[in-house]
Amino acid sequence: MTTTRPRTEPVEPRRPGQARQVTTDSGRVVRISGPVVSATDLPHTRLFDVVRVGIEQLLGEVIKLDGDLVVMQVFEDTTGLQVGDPVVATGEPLYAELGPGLLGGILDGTQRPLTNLSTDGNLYIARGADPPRLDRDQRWDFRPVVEVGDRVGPGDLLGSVPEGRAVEHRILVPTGITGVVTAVHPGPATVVDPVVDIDGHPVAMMRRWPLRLARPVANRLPLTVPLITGQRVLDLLFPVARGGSAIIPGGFGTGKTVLEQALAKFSNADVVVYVGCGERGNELTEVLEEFPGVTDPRTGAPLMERTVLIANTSNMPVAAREASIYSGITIAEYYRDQGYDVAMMADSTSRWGEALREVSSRLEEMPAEDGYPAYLATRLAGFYERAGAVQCLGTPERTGSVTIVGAVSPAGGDFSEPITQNSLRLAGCFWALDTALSRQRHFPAVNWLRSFSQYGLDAWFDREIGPDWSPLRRWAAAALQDEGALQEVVSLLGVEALAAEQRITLRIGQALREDLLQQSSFDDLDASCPPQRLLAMLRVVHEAGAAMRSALQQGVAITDITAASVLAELGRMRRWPPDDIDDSAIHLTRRIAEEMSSL
Ligand SMILES: Nc1ncnc2c1ncn2[C@@H]1O[C@H](COP(=O)(O)OP(=O)(O)OP(=O)(O)O)[C@@H](O)[C@H]1O
Repeated sequence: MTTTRPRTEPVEPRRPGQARQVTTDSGRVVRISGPVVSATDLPHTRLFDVVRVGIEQLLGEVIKLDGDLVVMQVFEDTTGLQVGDPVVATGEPLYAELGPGLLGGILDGTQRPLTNLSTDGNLYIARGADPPRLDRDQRWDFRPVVEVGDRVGPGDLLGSVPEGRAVEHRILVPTGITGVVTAVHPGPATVVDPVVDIDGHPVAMMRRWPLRLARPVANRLPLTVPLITGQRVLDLLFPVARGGSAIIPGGFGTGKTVLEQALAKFSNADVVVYVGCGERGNELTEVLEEFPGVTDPRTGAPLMERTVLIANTSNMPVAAREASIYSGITIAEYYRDQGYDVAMMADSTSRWGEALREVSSRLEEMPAEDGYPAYLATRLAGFYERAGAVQCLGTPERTGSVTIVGAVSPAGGDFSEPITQNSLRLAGCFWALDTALSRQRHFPAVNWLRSFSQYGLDAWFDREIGPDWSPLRRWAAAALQDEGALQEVVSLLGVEALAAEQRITLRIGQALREDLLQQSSFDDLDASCPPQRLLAMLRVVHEAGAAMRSALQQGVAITDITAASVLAELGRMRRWPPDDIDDSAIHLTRRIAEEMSSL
């Protein structure tokens, strides 16, 4: 066994174009304004260096250099901090520790493991605590795929360890290392033990990566495959691509959190990173209590085995909230690089924006729209641009993706505010939640007339699910649009003002809304709907429309057609037994046709 310190971190430059050079500095606090603290006597400190502030060594990060003054945001509560207290700069930016053991983790915004769940529903971590981000004691069974003499470069697969039942954790050559394998150490190892030597240098499983830097890839790929969400309204009308991004704007209580959680549970991602950002402690406690008991519908293993939870509740310091989405996206990219499809949920990006606003105002920066800093749009872009489908670096060839779904909570449901507007420009899907729909208990309250998807995924659905997917999708979208227009007439003049043909359109619209788009997240059988089932349901509604029109042509009275009792059966499509979808659909279609022709 070698005694050389294992190479646990990438040897990539500290910042692009600069050689790594770590200099620690010690200074003194001169000003404290909430989470923003200024210090002097830190001559070697650079922007985004990590600092430890005060006697309790609170974790912080340099965000501004102003002459001799070094301004930092502190990720922990600064109560009790005094002018004159010591500040130590570490000379390094904020890093994520990446390696086996991330999945199943419950972390704070700076990736510190959170284990204390208090009785009042809040999460705590001791101030100044600086535990290792990855467990240093747990041993993982390293299974190498390289042999001595192999030549390897960045991103090449060295071996893997089983991480839970759902994911094989692939250990890759760190960025910046190219050489020949000179030793291989199979078997149990901690994340810092050497598992392979490259040119005589030990390489461990753990990597460190600066949070604010996107991880490198070989190529970005076009977005052609959907992330199946299991939510009918989304998969049918506004599908998101794997590697794409979506935002869920919605007023208070419109169902953002329930939808984000449904996506975390049921979307067909390999790995889920869920960032609870600035939400109420009890909402996150629900997640923390519920997720460990949920079974992953794809693997049968506990959902947590493919999930990382990052929690920054509203009672936690705002600066850590700002860091939390970078911790989340860095972990997401790390699994993407292994060849996995990762979904990252951020709930809510508005709270993240508010953290930016608070820090900016304490820096006394010139406020832009609604008090947000002028760099809000750039920061949001920097986040959403880290979504993508990619060809990963290294061999064997593999692809991976990170899909981002960000909830937005505009005050008063006003979508014209800056976070919604800036996010709208960046995201490929806009899933607008509607207060009126949520009041009517129509869930998910996605407004089908205001929402959109920019991803062209029809070809995939037609090929993989059924060739009639895209024609039926267009038919449903048009029918909903037509029904919306007719509803306006009805609200002014009453239903009798409509022609019989239009009243059929109204009835079809109702079936689409109530029997197809509505889906309760709390109904075990219906919480998630595979696309095959969705297509079967859609075909039945389409056929029901055709049967109604043909009855009308036969001279049946419109009131008899729309009141036909068999139409109530459409509401029971969501109860079809999962292994009997096709037969149930054929049976119901036949019954509707028979009843309509017997009228
Ligand atoms: N898909 C759904 N199925 C069934 N009920 C739902 C669904 N979505 C939302 N609800 C109902 O709406 C309530 C509010 O949802 P949720 O907490 O997700 O709203 P929110 O938009 O996140 O609220 P806030 O603005 O407080 O963050 C839920 O408690 C639930 O009763």
